[in-house]
Amino acid sequence: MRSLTIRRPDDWHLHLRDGAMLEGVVGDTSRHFARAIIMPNLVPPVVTTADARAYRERIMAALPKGDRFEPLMTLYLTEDTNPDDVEEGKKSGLITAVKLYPAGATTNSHGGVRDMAKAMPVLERMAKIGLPLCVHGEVTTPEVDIFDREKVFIDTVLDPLRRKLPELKVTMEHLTTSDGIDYIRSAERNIAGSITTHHLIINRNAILVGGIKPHYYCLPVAKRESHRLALRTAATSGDRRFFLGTDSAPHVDPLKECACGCAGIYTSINTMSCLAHVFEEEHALDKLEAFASLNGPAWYGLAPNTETITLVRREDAVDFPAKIETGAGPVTVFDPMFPLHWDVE
Ligand SMILES: NC(=O)N[C@@H](CC(=O)O)C(=O)O
Ligand SMILES: [Zn+2]
Ligand SMILES: [Zn+2]
Repeated sequence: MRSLTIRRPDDWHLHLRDGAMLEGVVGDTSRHFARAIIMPNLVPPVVTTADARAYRERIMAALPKGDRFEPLMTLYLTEDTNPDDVEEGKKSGLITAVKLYPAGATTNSHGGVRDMAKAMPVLERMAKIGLPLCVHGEVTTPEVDIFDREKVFIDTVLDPLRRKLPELKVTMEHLTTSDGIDYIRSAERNIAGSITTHHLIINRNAILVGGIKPHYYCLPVAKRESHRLALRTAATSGDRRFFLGTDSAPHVDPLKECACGCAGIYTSINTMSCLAHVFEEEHALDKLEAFASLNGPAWYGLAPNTETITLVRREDAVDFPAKIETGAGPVTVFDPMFPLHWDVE
């Protein structure tokens, strides 16, 4: 296949940051994507509906002129989140989901939830009004090996929560293991999962073999090859419970290339090219539209986009910059370690 036209995609997990970084990156998303779920882990985090409204306005103001893009806002769940505020946010149409960060799990998550019991009143309200919970599914206790965090989260936090509150809709964000895939597949309803571009391409060797590679470090950390293959099978299967959430998470290079580097990989700019490559390799280009443009809206109860984009396969490799320059500093772009031939027309 030399060209492929699909509905305009959406990104169901995106970090746009704020200020100069927001201005530097938002155009890379709005060029290809119609909508994105915007993660709330700013400093300070987006906790209330009022915070989300103000952040949405800053995003709209930073959009390149003429781009049509709809940020779908989320709230950062804390032990003090007010159920009435959450309900009002949903009713007003502003809030699409609430995000659970176990305290300490990832970038800017120190204000996250330590004791799930304290979050129960909000979660019960969300179940009642049909507002999805997006989870960063990792436990962070020191005795759990970092490569086991997702599985232990499923067993000790997620499954007990879903038994207590079966009506709560849960999105497992940035799946990295076959355990996560199997858990979703085995559930009857009310659970789905997003998969990033980079976890379809790299396994943990990318971070550690031949020298330490901070630009392949993200959380949840990439796992062994068998898990990557399970993610590929799920993403390219067409199964409605799996959809794209890039988790594109820009950090300036000095904060990645240092003795204690930040977690996050920047993929907004080349995600569609990378995905077309992966789906072609899996002989599943006909499933790319489901993964990037149809399954996500169906899960969130939204209509798919009516506009389309066309991907074309070029004879020569398409050039992406190794870094983008932002007002906050340079940000290295995800290098898939193979030439990219698919381009968005
Ligand atoms: N994915 C990452 O490695 N980092 C994200 C946080 C997150 O999604 O966990 C970030 O905000 O930098
Ligand atoms: Zn996360
Ligand atoms: Zn993220």
